[in-house]
Amino acid sequence: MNATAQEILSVSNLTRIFGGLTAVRDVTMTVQAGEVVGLIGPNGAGKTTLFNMLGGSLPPSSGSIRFDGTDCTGAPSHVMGQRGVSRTFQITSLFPSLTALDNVRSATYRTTRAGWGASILRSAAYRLEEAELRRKALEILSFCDLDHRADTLADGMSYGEQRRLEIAIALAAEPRLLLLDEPAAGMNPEEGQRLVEMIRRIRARGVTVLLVEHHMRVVASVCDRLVVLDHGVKIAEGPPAQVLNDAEVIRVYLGREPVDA
Ligand SMILES: Nc1ncnc2c1ncn2[C@@H]1O[C@H](COP(=O)(O)OP(=O)(O)OP(=O)(O)O)[C@@H](O)[C@H]1O
Repeated sequence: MNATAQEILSVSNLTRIFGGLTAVRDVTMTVQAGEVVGLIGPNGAGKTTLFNMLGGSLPPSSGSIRFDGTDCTGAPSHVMGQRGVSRTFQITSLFPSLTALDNVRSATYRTTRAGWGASILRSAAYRLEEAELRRKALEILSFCDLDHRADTLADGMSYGEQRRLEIAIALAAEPRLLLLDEPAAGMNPEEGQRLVEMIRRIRARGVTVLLVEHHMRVVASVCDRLVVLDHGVKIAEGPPAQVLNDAEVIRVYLGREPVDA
């Protein structure tokens, strides 16, 4: 098997400087197609900054990002989205007064073919496509265990459901790489377990996943591999069992916060 052919994301010497602070320093890492990779590290380690660069919302100061063999360094988020990278955010980005179904449908529009003209005329092609988008949005809601909430307003849903809805919206863009920013934040253990099962199903669907997460139970049970940042520098990388027992990793976590949450 050719390892390079399997590489979906390749980050080389990525650096981001804010004024006098180097938030991400010379990070080199790869993600193979089909993997679930966890990006961990104490508060302020540079995880979100790295994610922002990967998702296209923050240009790197130096270094490069290749996605699926194409150089994407500095490409804006809509271009990353078109290339197949979708992300969720730490802070919820839902439309609170739209139903779960309409939240997902708003994201599926990016994949439509009928143009504006067809939508204004409400042509047969447009109506067919509308029906297809609705079917697809319902399928994604069902995939995320939210089909029973299709007609519920987003702000009437529980916190765990809202987080799953955000993932549903990201999936609606049909990504090949999904970036999840602290998907388990604020979840209780039952919701966390549900999330783990959902991430496994996302991988089985053929989507590669990179997640930033503080909940070590979630990270250890769902990730194939972990990358650890501290002060913007990659300090460890490998399977969860190995990384979570690494003396340096334990030291940076124990120095600032508990490893498990
Ligand atoms: N826009 C910005 N301007 C200046 N400094 C920033 C900016 N964004 C992040 N930083 C700084 O960069 C460093 C890394 O922050 P970042 O948010 O990437 O860390 P993190 O690992 O995601 O932390 P957390 O786990 O708390 O979310 C921090 O010192 C932070 O204060």
